[in-house]
Amino acid sequence: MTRPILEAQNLRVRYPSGTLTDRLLGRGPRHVTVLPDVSLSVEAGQTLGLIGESGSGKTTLGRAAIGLAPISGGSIRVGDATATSEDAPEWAGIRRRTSMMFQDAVASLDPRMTLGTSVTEPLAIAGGFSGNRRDKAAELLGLVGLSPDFADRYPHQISGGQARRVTVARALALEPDLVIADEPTAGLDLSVQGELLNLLGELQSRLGVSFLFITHNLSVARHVTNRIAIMYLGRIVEEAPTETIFSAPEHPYTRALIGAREATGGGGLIEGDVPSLTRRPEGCEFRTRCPLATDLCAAKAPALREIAPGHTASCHYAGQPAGVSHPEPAANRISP
Ligand SMILES: Nc1ncnc2c1ncn2[C@@H]1O[C@H](COP(=O)(O)OP(=O)(O)OP(=O)(O)O)[C@@H](O)[C@H]1O
Repeated sequence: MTRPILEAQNLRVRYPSGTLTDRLLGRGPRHVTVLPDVSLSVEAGQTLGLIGESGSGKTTLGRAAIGLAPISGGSIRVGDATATSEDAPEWAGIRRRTSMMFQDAVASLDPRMTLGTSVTEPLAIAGGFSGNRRDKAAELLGLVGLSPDFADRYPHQISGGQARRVTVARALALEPDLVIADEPTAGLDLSVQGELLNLLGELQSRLGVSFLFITHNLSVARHVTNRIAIMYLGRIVEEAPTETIFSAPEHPYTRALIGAREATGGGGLIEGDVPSLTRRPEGCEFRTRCPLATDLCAAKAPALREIAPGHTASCHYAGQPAGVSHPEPAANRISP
């Protein structure tokens, strides 16, 4: 297999916590660690889905991959460039090969700029483009199925689905190897969602671009991803080929997400409250919501381990042969 296009290794991201006064007076924790220790990779020409509930750290990981989050440990490698801190000089090289589609497509387009100017802006910022910018705008818009006359329109003159296509065109302007797509279908009608997902698939076949596809919606992820990584409280708790995630999920959190999807048809909610990032449960961090949690889960954090080739999970009971009965769940599982 070729080398992955993106590799995060033991990545740690934390933000200052509380107000400035709290920090000056030493009240409460000084930092909130959003990503304690994440390792993940995206293979060239493939799509990795990053799934988890709101607040699990998906966007933070996407932003960290292009140097837009405070990295306090570990590394990000894209191609031959490896960055180990937010101000590393390697980000320039990484950003040339990587682009990000931010969550709110319409808001990410400058309302005062024509769409033609917006889609070609990355070329102007990067410098070195000597071609005709109008022709390039028409080419990029054509790539996403929009006619050249869209180049003269403004963001308020187009629909949500068209705005999403424009952000795809803009993300492809510098011919990146990797696109980080943060909830690209959020807020779109189902039919428009389908069109956009098909477009991303076609572009991948034509251009060989890789995607880190961030979503809380498992149904959407099932359509477009080769592999899925499930994130809980900023940690990857399970990762496997997409079909395995649906046919043989091993982590109780993945199973709960799939159950919620079946109940609601998309990104349904699962039972229980997400613990605070500043008061993580001892032992397994999912145990406060896990119907199968035992005393072992309270006593010891499970390591993320390979339970089958290409399939990892962090649950003490993952990967047990069929027929092995589960120990009695602990009665007090809800108290962290
Ligand atoms: N700049 C910041 N300063 C402090 N905390 C932050 C900052 N950005 C994110 N966080 C916190 O990090 C945690 C993870 O947020 P993040 O946006 O990465 O999650 P997410 O899984 O992408 O959620 P969503 O699906 O709602 O976008 C949240 O608790 C959030 O409040």
